[in-house]
Amino acid sequence: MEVGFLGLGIMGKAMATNLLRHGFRVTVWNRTLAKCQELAALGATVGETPASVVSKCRYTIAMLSDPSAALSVVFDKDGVLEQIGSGKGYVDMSTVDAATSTKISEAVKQKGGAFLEAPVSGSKKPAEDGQLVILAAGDKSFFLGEIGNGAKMKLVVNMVMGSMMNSLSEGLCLADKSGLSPQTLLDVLDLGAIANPMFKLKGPTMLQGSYSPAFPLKHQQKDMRLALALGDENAVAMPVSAAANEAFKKARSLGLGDQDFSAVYEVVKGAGGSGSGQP
Ligand SMILES: NC(=O)C1=CN([C@@H]2O[C@H](COP(=O)(O)OP(=O)(O)OC[C@H]3O[C@@H](n4cnc5c(N)ncnc54)[C@H](OP(=O)(O)O)[C@@H]3O)[C@@H](O)[C@H]2O)C=CC1
Ligand SMILES: O=CC(=O)O
Repeated sequence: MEVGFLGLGIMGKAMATNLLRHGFRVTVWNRTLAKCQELAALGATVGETPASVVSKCRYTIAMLSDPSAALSVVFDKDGVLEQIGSGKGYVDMSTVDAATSTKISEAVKQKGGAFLEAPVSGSKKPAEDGQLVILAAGDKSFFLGEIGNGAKMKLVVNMVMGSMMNSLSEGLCLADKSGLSPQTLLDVLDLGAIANPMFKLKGPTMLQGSYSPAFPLKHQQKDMRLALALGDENAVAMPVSAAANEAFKKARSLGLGDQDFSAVYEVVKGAGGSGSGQP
């Protein structure tokens, strides 16, 4: 079966590679077309536009940075909507808000196509290993119900994750400044009730000041922003998340947006980086 894949960033590249590895024929498209070459070398066909990919494939998957990218790939000229229709499915796995997902779903369905929102929990390594947790909702889905619920669940999860990352950063600083070994803190955390894969994976690299991006900080801040907007809509007070969002915003302003989201540790340490801070 021919599967289309739109968006070959950190996640999309790993996911499309896995499809190829598992015997699917894959047609890829990326806004920066040069990024398709690596997938072409693995056997993918390159489509010139999102529309041309959809015209060729029964199912097309998208993994794009944020709501504006997800909308642009569907609604702009040469976009998904020009070719989607009966017998074709579109699966958007980007992390967006429920309104974006609903808008795309309605447009796809109006043209006779099927739509699934399917944001993922995991990161670069789980994507490479085929171990992502998929939060699916939409046509023929029995998981989260109506369109929008997948997006909302993903935002709630990432809101918790962003707050935890700030809390870990503060803990590492506090340990250090109060004469304790931050590495020992990581070891102690890993033995107790709040042990978790994220602390275990990111803690040691944070102590090395190494922030090679698995999940870019600009995307974590986008998710905090969208989760806080969901909190506004539902009158849910989220002071911890709001404070965490401020730290991610500060990190972006210091040019850390393209680093891994664990680089928020630099802000908590009071060090910071340099650069434009543009997403
Ligand atoms: N990295 C992670 O750990 C995880 C990320 N996510 C979510 O997955 C999504 C992708 O993340 P990730 O792969 O890390 O991000 P990257 O920044 O590595 O990739 C973003 C992709 O979106 C494309 N893009 C951006 N703007 C536009 C636009 N206006 N039109 C068309 N394409 C556009 C980029 O194209 P170009 O190459 O041309 O810039 C690129 O292919 C995000 O929503 C993120 O929140 C979810 C779980 C984990
Ligand atoms: O969205 C990010 C993740 O790690 O999950």
